[in-house]
Order: sequence, then C-alpha cells, then structure tokens
Amino acid sequence: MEFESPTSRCIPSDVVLDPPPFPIILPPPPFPFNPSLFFVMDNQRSISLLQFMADEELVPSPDEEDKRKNAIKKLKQIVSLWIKKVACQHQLPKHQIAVTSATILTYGSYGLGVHSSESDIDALCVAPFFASIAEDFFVVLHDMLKRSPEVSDIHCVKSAKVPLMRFKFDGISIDLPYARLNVLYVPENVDILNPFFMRNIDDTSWKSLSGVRANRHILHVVPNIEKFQSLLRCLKLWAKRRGVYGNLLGYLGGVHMTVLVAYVFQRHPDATLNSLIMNFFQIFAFWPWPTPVMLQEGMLLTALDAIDTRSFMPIWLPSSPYEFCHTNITKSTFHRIRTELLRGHNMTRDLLKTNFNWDDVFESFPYSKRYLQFVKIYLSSHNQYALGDWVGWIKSRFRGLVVILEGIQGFCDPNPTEYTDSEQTEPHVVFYWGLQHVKNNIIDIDLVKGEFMKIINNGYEGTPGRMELSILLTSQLPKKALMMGL
Ligand SMILES: Nc1ncnc2c1ncn2[C@@H]1O[C@H](COP(=O)(O)OP(=O)(O)OP(=O)(O)O)[C@@H](O)[C@H]1O
Ligand SMILES: [Mg+2]
Ligand SMILES: [Mg+2]
Repeated sequence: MEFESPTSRCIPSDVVLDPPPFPIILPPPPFPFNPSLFFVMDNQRSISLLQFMADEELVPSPDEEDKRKNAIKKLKQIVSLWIKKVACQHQLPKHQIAVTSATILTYGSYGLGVHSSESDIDALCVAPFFASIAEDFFVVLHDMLKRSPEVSDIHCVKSAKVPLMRFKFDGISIDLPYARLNVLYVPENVDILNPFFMRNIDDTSWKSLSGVRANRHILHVVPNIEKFQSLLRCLKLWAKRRGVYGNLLGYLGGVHMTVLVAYVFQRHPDATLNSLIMNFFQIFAFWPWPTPVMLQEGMLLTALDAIDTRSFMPIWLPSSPYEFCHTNITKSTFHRIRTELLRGHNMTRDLLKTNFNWDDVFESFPYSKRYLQFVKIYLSSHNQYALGDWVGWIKSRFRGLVVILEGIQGFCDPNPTEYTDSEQTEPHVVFYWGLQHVKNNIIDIDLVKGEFMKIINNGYEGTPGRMELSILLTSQLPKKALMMGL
C-alpha cells in the first residue's frame, strides 16, 4: 500500500487558501437528461433515508431525553450548592456568599441536538474566580459528585488539554470540564461571547470554553438547523458503522464530523437530504488534503501559521480563527477514511441505480472479511473502577501503538469497538485491530509491546493494570466478537 509522506505535503506559508472549487451539487445527469426523473429519484431517496433513520432510532426516545434533561437539572443544583460551600470555605463576606453562583453549559453533540443514545453529555461547569480548579473543582466538587447516589465511575482527567471529570449520571456518560470567570455571579445562561465575562480569564478556562464557542458558531452559520441535525446524525451513524468514528483511535470525532457536514450544508442549504449526502461524499472523497476545511470564506491566513503542516486532515475549529481541531489521524487511518468516503461516493453517485438501498451504504465494516490477521489488545485490572482509568489512559495513547504497527506492517486499522472475552472473569476490555498481511513477515509482538510500554509508562498516575498484545489469524477470532460484527 502506498502512502504520501506527511512532510511532502507541507503548505507553503504564502499560499492564500480559498475554499476548493467544488461547485458540484449532483453528479452528471444521464443522457438524455430528464429533470423530472432526476427530481423524483432524489426525493424518493430522501424519503427512504428518513424511513431508514426512523428504523434505526437515530433520535433518542422522549424518555431518554427526559433522563438527560433531568441529569443536567440535577448537575446545576449540585454546582449551585458547591459554589456556596466553596465561598464559605474561602470565607467570603456573607453578602457575596448570598449572590455568588455557578452554572452548567451544555455543548458537543448534546448542545447541538445531534446526540444519539450512546453519546455523552458535554457539560461545562462555569464558576466564579475564587473557585480553584486544583482544589475546589477536582477535590471539593469531585467529592460532592461522588457522594451523589446517581453518580458512578467518576474519574479525574487532569492531564488532558481540556482537564475534566468524567462520570456516569443515572447511567449517562458526562464530560465535565471547568472554566472560571472573573465575576462573582455567573448567570444560568451566561453569554460567553460577551467580552465582559471573558475579561482576564486563564488559559485553561479559555480552552475549556472552546466547545461552547464552537457550538455557538455552528448554530450561527448553519441556516436550517433541523435539516442540519438530520444530516449530521446520519453521517455520524455512517462513520460509526464504517469504523471511522472516534478521535482517540485516529478517526473522525464528533467535532470533525460537525465541521465537515456544516461545510457542505452551508453551500447547499436548500438541497434535499439525499443531495446533501451525495455532496458530502462527492466533496470529501476528492478533497485536496491537507488543504484545510474552513467554514468562513476568505479566512485569514494568519490561521495558516497555526496549522500543523504534518496534519493529514486539517479541520478548522469553529471557536477561534487560529485553531484547528485536534486529530490523531495517522497515514493508515487517513487512508481508511478516504477509502470510506470514496465508497460512499461510489454508492450514492448514480441516482438512477436500480438496486440502491441505504442499508448497503450504512452496512457495518466487515473486519473479518477484510483482514487476514489482527492484533489483539487485552486490557484488564483488579476492579471495574481501576479498569476505567486504565483503559482511558491507554486509549489516550493509542495513536502511538497505531504508528508502531504501521512502521512494521505498513498499515493498521484500529477498530474502535470494545469487546469482551467470555472466558475471562476479571474486569477487562479487548480490542481487535486489523493488520495488513505481509508475506514472510512475522511480527515480533514483544518488541511492539516494549515500544508501546515506553509510551504508556510515561505520566500515568493511577494503578497500572495489565496489557497483553497478541497476533491472531482471522480463523482464531472468537465467535462472540464475530457475532458482534467483527
Ligand atoms: N479533537 C478535538 N479538537 C477540538 N475540540 C474537540 C475535540 N474533541 C472534542 N472537542 C470539543 O468537545 C466537544 C465534545 O466532544 P465529544 O468527543 O463528546 O464529541 P461530540 O461532538 O459531543 O460527539 P458524541 O456524540 O460522540 O459525544 C466537541 O464538540 C468539541 O467542541
Ligand atoms: Mg459528546
Ligand atoms: Mg465528550
């Protein structure tokens, strides 16, 4: 398999990046062109897509939505109590204690209304200046949450770019980062675009606020939010089914998908759902990476300075003119994503195709048919709580393992699905990643493990669990994993 070297694709710093010339809305019509047939087929496909979405239950049920709303309401109550407690501990004057307040702002897929049943709730805790992150957030609020009967599996992720607490509230995963504003009273729906609230805020708080800013920007630039939500929900499902969703594993995360979909939507706001999907595949199957995808036309070129020119797919972060979404994309995952986009394009391009079926477009990626060998990554720990910490840490370092395996085999497909081994009784998680079969090449898995251990041993503060790596042939894959779609 041939890959471009990332360094050969650096962008010269004097290039002005205009959006690439992709005026195509629909593929070339058949000859003789029959516009009414074209229109009918396009509408028919949009209708069958809506049916497909309903069958897949892409929108969570009203009960699930209520559960989420309730979780946010309770979290708001907890942070309100917390900030009063912290104000007392800091011995603030009584009148200040009386007026001080903190709040929760939702962002990410939940904030945009494009979440699925498996999505987390991204909830930013916004508090006044006197509540420190190290002590008041990660200790005092952590302890209060831990004592709440609805909260389980709470972990502090202090070393992340955006430090946060991650836990389950009534079974729903919550990501809770933290931002401090230079005010005493934080209104419930504080306007974080108002410069008054942004005065002299610290770096971490600015970064933590970027998700909320990004959502505001998307909502501002996207014309018809309901259609946008449907489109994004569909394409996120497509990315998940095809195994190319998940930032930690080197694929597209929610934020990347949001920007790509918004890019298409901005250009064709009146197109049907079917045409928008066709356009998405058409545009990104042939996108001249690493030309960045940007939502604002004629965007300042100072942004170019901020591009990591080794990035395979630079995608502008819609919260700042100077930032790009963080990615873990490697040459293998870049190749996989592009192959999937091309597949999507090939399957949707011909409106007159007689046996067209959305089920085929959204078919799960058949790993066991595609690869002859796999690397099995077995992670375990003595209890479920420690396993959560351990797996979270290893996942945050997975890009390193993908690169090591790429170096040896030329290609590695880090399947994001987590499996379990029915023969094991200890708390554990298993990953099976597809590998390119290279004739007469025996992988020295101990060497791979040794190299990866060097990466994971650096900086972990919890109790390390166990990690086993082994190479399996397709015929050795467990039946249960095959039944789960491996
Ligand atoms: N790689 C990244 N680069 C920049 N911002 C990110 C990145 N990952 C996450 N974020 C910010 O955090 C938010 C929440 O991320 P998350 O991974 O939960 O994705 P999501 O869009 O909410 O999708 P999902 O439904 O899978 O949760 C994003 O909307 C974005 O604002
Ligand atoms: Mg999310
Ligand atoms: Mg999240």
